[in-house]
Amino acid sequence: MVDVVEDETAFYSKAEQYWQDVQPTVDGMLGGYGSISTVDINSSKKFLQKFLGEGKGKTGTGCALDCGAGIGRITKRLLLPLFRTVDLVDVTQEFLDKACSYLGEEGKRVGNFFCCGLQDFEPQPGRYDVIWIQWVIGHLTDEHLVSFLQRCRAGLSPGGLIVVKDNVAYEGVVLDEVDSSVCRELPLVRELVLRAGLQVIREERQENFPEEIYQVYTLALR
Ligand SMILES: C[S@@+](CC[C@H](N)C(=O)[O-])C[C@H]1O[C@@H](n2cnc3c(N)ncnc32)[C@H](O)[C@@H]1O
Repeated sequence: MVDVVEDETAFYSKAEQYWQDVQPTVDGMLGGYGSISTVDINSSKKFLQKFLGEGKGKTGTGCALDCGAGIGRITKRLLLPLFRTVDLVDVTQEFLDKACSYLGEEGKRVGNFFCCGLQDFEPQPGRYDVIWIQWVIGHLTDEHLVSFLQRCRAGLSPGGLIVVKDNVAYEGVVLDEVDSSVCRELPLVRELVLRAGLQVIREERQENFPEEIYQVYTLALR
């Protein structure tokens, strides 16, 4: 990764610029693959429900955080139906503005809209049952990803869970010059998770996505 991102400041500012020019729609969030949203959400729901409930080792349903939330695609169809309150964080203000109307009536249960880069964001300690991080880790450098995951760990309530769902490279680290992101191989993602003091407690490969896109993995961390 060190070799791939040469200028950290430019890496972040180019990404911000890229997202400012993207339409605030589901298709925009998914790079033109809006049609995979339902398959994605349904698999995520199955994955997450394995952990939710009451009792020892179970994850509560009080408050969730959607990281790199965009217009709230995941908040609307996955998190608001399962959690009492959801907070959103994203670096693009226009997407968060759109979320207010996109989420509709249920959006009244959003606690906070935070406009902030994840590299600078500090989740409130102990607040969250679930911290969902999807299709955004590639916008963070290795060091920032590790420190962000550490802050997320501190943001969990007892029994809380972090979920990372993202593209995975077949080998090494692949730079995308267009949106200024990286795609990491799975062993590297696991290594960064461990460096953050977290463990992978479940890992699944997403099925039924188009063949031409990256493989996508969902990792539950504690
Ligand atoms: C591919 S979209 C995914 C949106 C959402 N997670 C979803 O799956 O529908 C990436 C999102 O990450 C946001 N983003 C990019 N860089 C970021 C950063 N450094 N910190 C926080 N959000 C960022 C973009 O504004 C955009 O909303």
